[in-house]
Amino acid sequence: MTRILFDLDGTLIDSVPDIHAMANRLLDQEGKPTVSLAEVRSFVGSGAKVLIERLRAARGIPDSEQDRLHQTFLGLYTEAVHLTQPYPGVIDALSTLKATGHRLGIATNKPENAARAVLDHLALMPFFDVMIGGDSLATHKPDPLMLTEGYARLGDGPMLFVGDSEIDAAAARNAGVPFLLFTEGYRQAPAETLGALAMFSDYMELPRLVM
Ligand SMILES: O=C(O)COP(=O)(O)O
Ligand SMILES: [Mg+2]
Repeated sequence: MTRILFDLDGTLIDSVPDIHAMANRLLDQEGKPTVSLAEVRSFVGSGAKVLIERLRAARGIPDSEQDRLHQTFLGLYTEAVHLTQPYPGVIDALSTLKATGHRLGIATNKPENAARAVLDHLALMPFFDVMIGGDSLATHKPDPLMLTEGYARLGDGPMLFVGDSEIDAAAARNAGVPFLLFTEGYRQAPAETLGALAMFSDYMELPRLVM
């Protein structure tokens, strides 16, 4: 049976509408103009700290405000669940994989609390035996530690990493793990450049790619 780790934002769930709402709530509190959904989508992938750095750069907020805004955002992040949906077919695909005996986990750069909050809200948590967030370990993706630790916690067997972005592709490469690319997430580079073993745009295709 295969050990499958999944990225979260842009892979299993379309979470940018909630992240966008929280980013704009933060900018509003700071008296700054809001940002577009597309801008926020391009800021997601490397965790909350980098998201805030990119948000500050977009709105000319100085470095000295980083820690305060990052902490405020972490407080808002666990509420970022109401507009988020799994991508079509995710629940069926996870059910099929789990029923087949594969072991599933999450390796997301999202802070662990925020990831748990959204997975609980969507009733997705029971599918996963492992949850590693961007702040759970000493490093996060593209460093391979989240993946090597995640697979160790899932036991034995072949490994697969499923993600949507350049960061995920790099983490898989750094960990020496085959990578499946979901093409409908927040990637910015052309899909063909990411070195994926296979790519898919519809979750109906995923179980077949694993078996
Ligand atoms: O929170 C982020 O920036 C990205 O999260 P992800 O690793 O689940 O895509
Ligand atoms: Mg992602």
